[in-house]
Amino acid sequence: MTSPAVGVAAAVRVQRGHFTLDVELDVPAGEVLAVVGPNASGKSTFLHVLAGLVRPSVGTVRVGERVLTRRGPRGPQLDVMVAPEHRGIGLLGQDPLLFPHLSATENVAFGLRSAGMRAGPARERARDWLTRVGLDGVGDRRPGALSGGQQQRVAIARALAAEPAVLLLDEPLAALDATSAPQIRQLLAEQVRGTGTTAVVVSHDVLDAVVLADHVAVLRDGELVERGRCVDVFSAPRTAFTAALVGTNLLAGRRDGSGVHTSVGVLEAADGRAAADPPGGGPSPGAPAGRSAPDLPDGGACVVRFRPSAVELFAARPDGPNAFEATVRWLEPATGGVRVRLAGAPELLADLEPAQAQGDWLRPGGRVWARVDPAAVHLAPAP
Ligand SMILES: Nc1ncnc2c1ncn2[C@@H]1O[C@H](COP(=O)(O)OP(=O)(O)OP(=O)(O)O)[C@@H](O)[C@H]1O
Repeated sequence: MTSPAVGVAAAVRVQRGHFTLDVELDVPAGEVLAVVGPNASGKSTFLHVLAGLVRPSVGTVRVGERVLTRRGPRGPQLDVMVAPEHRGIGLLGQDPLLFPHLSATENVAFGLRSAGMRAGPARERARDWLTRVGLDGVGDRRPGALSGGQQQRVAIARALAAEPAVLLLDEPLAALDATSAPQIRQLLAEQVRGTGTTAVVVSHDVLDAVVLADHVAVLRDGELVERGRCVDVFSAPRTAFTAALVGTNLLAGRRDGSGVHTSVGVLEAADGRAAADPPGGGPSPGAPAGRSAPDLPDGGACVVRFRPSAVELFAARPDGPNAFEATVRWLEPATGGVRVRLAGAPELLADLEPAQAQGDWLRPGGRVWARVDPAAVHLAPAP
């Protein structure tokens, strides 16, 4: 990109019928934020507020120093609502939305022409961009003669050729098949990073966040429930949604002197190693079972996290702490073994080696005993 990257700062409240979105988020210049969350949590609404397609009830959207949206509360400053086409914001969704009667090159050049570039330079830049996205030689083809993945490459070229200050990606890979999606994800990551474009990506796929984003924000019912660098949030999730996204177990708990009370019983967290996690990291070595954590008081709500590989399953009650009875929902393949889903709210996961999963004691609908190694039980304050 030719101009220096700028950051995005948004603090908005949006009322849509009974739904309220209330978030404050920023994205540093040149970095990528992934917004994830369950259905109807407000992800698209947030993106549309940034794009200028939805007007907040109150709040501000800034890109760099420029105010794009400003609404109440009533004060001396006038409301601002810059039209979507004048925001310098690009939008790439799951549908490439190409003009069917224009060639790939003309589709990419169209946006540049609309922004005032002369025909010759616009076509030249369009050709360069088609090369960058791996479409050398197909510039003369119309969208109907391109595969879905190729069409999305054209859409990426069109979005980035315009050098947007901010790029919004709304489920950009959702419509692609299993072969194209990883290639396009990689291409997007390379091009967004290569151009230093500030971006916000909404996705249901954790891989999109991991590959594309530096930061992740988790929305639930219109509120921000987790926020941080991807590496921190995904390694120590604090909400059921994020835990399910990354495939780890998470239970709500309440801690007292006897242990942590959860839906599967009272769980023990071993000395030291199961101490409350410091913000953004693993357990604090050497700290006594969470007691040193100032934000995890006795009687306080907490979340209990353990990896599926820390759960053992038995046909009969095993010795030792942290054993509980559960019903097998189903078995599925997992890397190097078998993943067992245990019924419950939330569902728990156990990863077994193939030899441990032999025998008819382990079948869907059957009752089994589970045991979690206390050393693998991590506690964190409830979000
Ligand atoms: N135009 C609208 N008018 C009224 N309510 C709306 C409108 N658009 C969305 N909503 C409501 O706002 C809430 C948030 O919707 P939004 O599409 O932002 O969620 P989302 O997290 O993007 O969901 P999904 O993952 O299903 O796409 C929902 O309850 C939805 O019904």
